[in-house]
Amino acid sequence: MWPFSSSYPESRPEDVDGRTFDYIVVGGKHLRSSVMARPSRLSEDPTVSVLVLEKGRVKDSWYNRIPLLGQNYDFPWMQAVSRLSEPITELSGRRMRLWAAEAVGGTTRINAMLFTRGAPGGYNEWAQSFGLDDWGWDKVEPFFKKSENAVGHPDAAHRGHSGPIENRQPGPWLSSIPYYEKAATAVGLPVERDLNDPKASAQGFFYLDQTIDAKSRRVSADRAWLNADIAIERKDRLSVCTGVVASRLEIDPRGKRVTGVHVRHARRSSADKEYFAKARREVIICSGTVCTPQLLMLSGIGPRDQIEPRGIPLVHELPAVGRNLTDHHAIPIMHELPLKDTLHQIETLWGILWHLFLYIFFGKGLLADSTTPASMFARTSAIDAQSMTVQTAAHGYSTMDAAEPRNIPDIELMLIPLRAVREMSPGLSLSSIYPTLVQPFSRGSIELASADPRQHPRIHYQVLSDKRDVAAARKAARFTMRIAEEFVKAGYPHPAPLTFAPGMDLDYLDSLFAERDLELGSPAAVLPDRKPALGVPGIGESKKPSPQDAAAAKKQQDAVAKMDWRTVTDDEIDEYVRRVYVTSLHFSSTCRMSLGPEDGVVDQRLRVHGMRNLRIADASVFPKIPSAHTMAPTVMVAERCADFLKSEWEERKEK
Ligand SMILES: Cc1cc2nc3c(=O)[nH]c(=O)nc-3n(C[C@H](O)[C@H](O)[C@H](O)COP(=O)(O)OP(=O)(O)OC[C@H]3O[C@@H](n4cnc5c(N)ncnc54)[C@H](O)[C@@H]3O)c2cc1C
Repeated sequence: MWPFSSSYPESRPEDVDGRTFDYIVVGGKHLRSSVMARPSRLSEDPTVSVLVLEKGRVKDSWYNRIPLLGQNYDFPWMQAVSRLSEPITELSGRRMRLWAAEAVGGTTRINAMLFTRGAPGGYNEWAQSFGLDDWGWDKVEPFFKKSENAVGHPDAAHRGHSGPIENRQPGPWLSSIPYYEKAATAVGLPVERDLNDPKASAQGFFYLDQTIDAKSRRVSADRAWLNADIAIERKDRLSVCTGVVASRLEIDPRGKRVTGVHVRHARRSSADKEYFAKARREVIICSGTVCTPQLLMLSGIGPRDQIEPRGIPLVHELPAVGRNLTDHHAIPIMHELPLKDTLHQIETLWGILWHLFLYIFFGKGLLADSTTPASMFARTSAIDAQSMTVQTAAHGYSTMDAAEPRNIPDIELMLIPLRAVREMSPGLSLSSIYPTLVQPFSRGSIELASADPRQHPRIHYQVLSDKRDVAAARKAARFTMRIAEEFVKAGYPHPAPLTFAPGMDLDYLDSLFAERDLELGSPAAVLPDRKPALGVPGIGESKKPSPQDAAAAKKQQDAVAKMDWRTVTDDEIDEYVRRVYVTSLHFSSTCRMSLGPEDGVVDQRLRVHGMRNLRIADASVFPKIPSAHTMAPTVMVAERCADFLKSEWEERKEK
């Protein structure tokens, strides 16, 4: 039993060089895991062998498993990487910093563990608007169920109860959360417990499921599908080769067949040798939204103008590789609450000791929870512009039926009881209402920066380049400010002034970023530098104000008065958004699914258009980003891919 379990059988590139495997899986974790974890599936055939190639390592640590601490992705031992985008014109040249994990288990090793499927209408839209009739809600729901064990909803027939991803709702532990619930109700949002219920309202206040087990430990994809027990049990037919980068696919250009994968050490070594593993049946790429199109282009699959200028032979022209980069974008809006109602309490010595005690002895408290216990979802077209309230019917139809594509929520207000952006933390105890555009129209792209597989590709990250996103951001910001007002009106027993919101003193805001590079994109982690107060004493602090503090406080009060949803102007919102807009780290769709090769990369069975034995199973294949956190939809895609593989190869055997 962990931490005393036997060590994980990780292979080195030398161990797999020249060997042949039935399936080679590059990166990711879900597919390879669902392929291997079910003896009743592919590995029913004892002769089936699988090679997993992964840039990162296993390195499963106790720290990583503690739900809240494991979200501190910028700690050096977390195996996280960040990639900077190109400068973004709409954000005055700022760059976005995109985080991901390079580890067995991928980004589920560091994420916030929120397990959300997204409104059924989103998948019905894939079927109806994109013609992907194999991906409507009725087709994808069984795979969501298959993947999970929804401990938090034991009697729900619409949930899965025997899958490997265990999820539950541990908290909420903070006394502020019920006041957000009341605020949501005041603007017309119903309160629901299960966002993953297809019959739940399209718009509402929801407590969120989190991938946490009965012992209050993070359930990452590797723990669910590819843990040490499984890896040891199957080590004769499963090789997990870590610390390697797949540098290119070997393709027989006539047959458009992948015959194997070239790999190198992920960190450049003095002997920079290339190794080669052969694929007998299929290669499945699960390298994520940024690295999957990179690997395709390095292998000569993609747009001609990306490949040939890098000296790479064009093997298969596919213009959509790397296009359609989509993400969820957030506007951090924060109010100041007492320390006891924010996660900042664990930044104090007593706070962390108390919560360690609760966690170790009872499996409870803030450490046993995600940063985001609850969220509100809404559709901006259903929010009345004057009153900022949600209309449950519009133009003669219900806006609450989640199966209807026209009702897909386009904003999510995440409740994150701490600073949403590290720089915006001048010693205050802050709680964020984090309005996020979850159906943006702006699209970016991934391009090759060089032929070196270890170099990050170029990320053209787009925000607000489509006017509909600008309109949605304005409404989302106003609506959030209205929620903050209702929070106070709901009887919250302390002052809760808006501190960071449109209408605020922009000089003050700029001063917080003054010493930083023109980049932003590190949404909150939990235990970083808590800066000394910048003249404005936080509510949770007993510091006696100096004359300078008093002057700053007066200035702040005047600014607070301007932060009113009724009077704030569009220009003020735009200026604020330009400064603080940030990624929610749900990037996707760079190899999206489509009926034909003109506007997409994979077909409905996740096969790369025009290639015979190459599939993709990660967040890059979403034809359109779901209005959900993207882990559960990615898991669903991987489950489907494993199912396609098994059924197709069984059919072939029968013939
Ligand atoms: C900080 C953070 C918090 C998040 N919180 C949530 C949340 O709470 N809920 C949610 O639903 N979603 C969340 N997400 C998003 C979610 O985790 C991702 O959408 C999801 O994990 C994407 O899965 P993927 O398989 O596409 O890619 P990844 O999980 O990124 O996996 C890609 C894997 O491929 C490997 N790889 C890449 N290139 C190569 C190569 N050439 N050779 C070998 N290996 C390679 C990488 O090392 C990595 O392990 C969060 C993301 C971040 C960054």
